[in-house]
Amino acid sequence: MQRTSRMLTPQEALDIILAHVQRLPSEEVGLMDAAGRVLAEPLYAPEDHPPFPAATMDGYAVIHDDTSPWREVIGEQFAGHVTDVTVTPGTAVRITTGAPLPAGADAVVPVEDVELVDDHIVIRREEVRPGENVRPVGADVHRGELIVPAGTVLGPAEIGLAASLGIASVPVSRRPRVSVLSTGDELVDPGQPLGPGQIRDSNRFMLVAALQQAGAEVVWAGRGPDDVERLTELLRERIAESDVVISSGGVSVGERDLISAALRTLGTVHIERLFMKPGKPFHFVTVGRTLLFGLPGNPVSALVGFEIFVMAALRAMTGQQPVIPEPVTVVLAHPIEPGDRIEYQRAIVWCDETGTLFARNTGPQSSARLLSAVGANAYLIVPPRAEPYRPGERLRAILRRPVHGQAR
Ligand SMILES: Nc1nc2c(c(=O)[nH]1)N[C@H]1C(S)=C(S)[C@@H](COP(=O)(O)OP(=O)(O)OC[C@H]3O[C@@H](n4cnc5c(N)ncnc54)[C@H](O)[C@@H]3O)O[C@H]1N2
Ligand code: MOO
Repeated sequence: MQRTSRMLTPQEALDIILAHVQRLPSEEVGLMDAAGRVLAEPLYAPEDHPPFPAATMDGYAVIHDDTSPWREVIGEQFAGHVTDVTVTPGTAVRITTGAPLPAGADAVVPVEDVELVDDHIVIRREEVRPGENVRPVGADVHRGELIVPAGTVLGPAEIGLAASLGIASVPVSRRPRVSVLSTGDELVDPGQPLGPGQIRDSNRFMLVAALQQAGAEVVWAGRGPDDVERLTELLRERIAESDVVISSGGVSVGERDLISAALRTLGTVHIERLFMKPGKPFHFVTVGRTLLFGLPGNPVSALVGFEIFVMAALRAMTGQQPVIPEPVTVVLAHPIEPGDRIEYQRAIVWCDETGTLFARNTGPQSSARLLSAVGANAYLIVPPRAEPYRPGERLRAILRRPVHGQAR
């Protein structure tokens, strides 16, 4: 069947998809299970940190303007142990890093600046400043301060900070439940012999890996049956159990493209084709709150469709910020021949010593060549135009991975 619907730009498609996303409910998880989860509500500090004035050096707690020529050492204060000694003029208390400053003292002189003679110390410098080598109460974090905004993906720093303030569990968005299926009679799994005309089902493993990395709960729904009624039935089952259903293959214009037919009977079709390469055939359908993405069968087209559109939906669903990563400006390192659609070329972006970002593509950009995505840290956005892009021209790129100081 020939489609007449206009091809949407990637930005138009993102706007439509995001307009149909609903936020997932939140749940409370312990800090040991919080890594990679998206914080559902802002975290505020329930207490001051440090909770007591603490020494930042190993040394002696003293009174800064004490004029005594030497101080008697009247006790020891270690981290975790509090003594009830009070520092008075002419005295000092031995103290370790992190230990609470004893009453009466207002500074810590490091051991390096002190001479210990029997049971007293002589400070080997002119002046001790008030508050020297002491972190006052709340110096790092004030009670009530915003410490982690909602929408943050929790990592080691956020989790460690929460623990330091006595927070034992955090509210996070529920993981998206996502079902994945592949379609195509030609597909066999790796590990099985290839018959004539058969190819391996790479999309299954690629999409499951992408979803695991995105923090989703993934269900492999199997290979779609080659009968439209049974395929519709399988999709209906998965829709009931899932926030998102993703298929690959069968969305182009052939008679065997059953997914299009099944999706049309199941829900509202919002997108069928994109003004984009790879990924021209791309279906976005909703059934109630569930989002369905019919990705193309070509492996690179499926990967790009996933990373640009499905990831945006998953981020919006969990409240992650930013929903759409801001592209960076890059300088082309070689000529590029534009296509007839907005092209997302797999590329390597690197940074020179002045901080300028450069880009080169990863070689042949066929939608079947997954090797073009291996090692690519960016999608280089190449708009169509009559003449080739020249080296030194500027384009925009979406980063998928960190940028290094040289092309790798
Ligand atoms: N007459 C036209 N033909 C095609 C058009 C078009 O506009 N007019 N669009 C082309 C574009 S662009 C793409 S992209 C593909 C996508 O087509 P489908 O989504 O229908 O995908 P299939 O035909 O099922 O498969 C395409 C290709 O990918 C291989 N494949 C499928 N599933 C998997 C999998 N799970 N793992 C690995 N490889 C897979 C399949 O064997 C085919 O080689 O359509 C163009 N055609
Ligand atoms: O758009 Mo297709 O995804 O070129 O190969």
